[in-house]
Amino acid sequence: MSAPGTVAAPALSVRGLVKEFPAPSGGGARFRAVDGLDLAVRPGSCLGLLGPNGAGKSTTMRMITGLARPDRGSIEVFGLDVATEPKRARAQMGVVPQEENLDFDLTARQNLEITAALQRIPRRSRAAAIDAALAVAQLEEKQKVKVGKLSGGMKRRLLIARGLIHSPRLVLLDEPTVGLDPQVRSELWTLIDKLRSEGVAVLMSTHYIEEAERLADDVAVVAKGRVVATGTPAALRAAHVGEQALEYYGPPERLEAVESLAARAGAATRRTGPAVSVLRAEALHVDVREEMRAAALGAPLERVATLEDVFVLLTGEQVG
Ligand SMILES: Nc1ncnc2c1ncn2[C@@H]1O[C@H](COP(=O)(O)OP(=O)(O)OP(=O)(O)O)[C@@H](O)[C@H]1O
Repeated sequence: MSAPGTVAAPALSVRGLVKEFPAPSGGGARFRAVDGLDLAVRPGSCLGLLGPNGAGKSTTMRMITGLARPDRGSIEVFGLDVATEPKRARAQMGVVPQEENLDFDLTARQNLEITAALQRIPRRSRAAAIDAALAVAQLEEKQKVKVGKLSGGMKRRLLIARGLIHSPRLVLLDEPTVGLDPQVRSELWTLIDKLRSEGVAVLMSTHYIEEAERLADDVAVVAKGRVVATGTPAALRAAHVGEQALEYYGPPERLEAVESLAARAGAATRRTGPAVSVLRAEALHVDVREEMRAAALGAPLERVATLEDVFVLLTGEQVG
């Protein structure tokens, strides 16, 4: 709790973050995987870091958790500078990595016992901390099962339990549901949503639009190492793609004709597989709609504009 009249520090504040690597072309050249990235996570909220593969999300996560050192920029967790106060800053953070780096020969509980010791949780409160983490992850009944025998979804829940063992106020989730089937994914969404409703701040990287849309209060769209847009999903839609999209189907030359009519009318378009979508269609003059219909030789499908439209428009990438 902050004192009356004071402004609470953001759960996470990232400013001007830069990370360079040797360029794949070699010859001593370097490229910027993260290129002046800014982020802010409000206490108790979930920020979704949404970007295509290679956008720099994992590298950013690694710098926040101290696994990689930034070339430039600052990272503060509840006002604590990660560079100058790494221990205190890290104590506020729970980290849930993408890869399953659990010990498969030990039970779920034994894995958590190791983490509790590493996190220096006092011996007398370890059992209670482990019980609480198992309860959040709904793994009480599986605590004596060897990790190698758990399903993919259970392993992922155990990773989350492990990240929560020291009751952090900020949790970092790197692609929390990648590779899981839809039912398991939705179980994890319920778990993450519960965390947030209990006041834990969450930074979650994902390349699943639906995941960002369902869980994130704010979304930061990342492309080529930079945040290209940030806001609530609704604000991002309003700012970039409007309310309605018209989807035209037809042979390539017809779609190109629709695209040039849209360009002339100042409307953005995106390709969706075999179709072209004209965005912010609610603003199109009725005559332009008629010309497009004639060019496409048929009526379009009318649909609501989505966060996926924003993502494709801003990153130039199809949804993976
Ligand atoms: N240690 C490294 N050495 C060289 N290049 C790296 C290293 N780590 C990441 N990169 C490169 O930096 C860029 C950003 O990678 P990063 O993994 O951060 O992206 P991402 O958005 O997390 O994508 P993904 O979802 O595929 O993990 C990529 O081009 C990647 O190949």
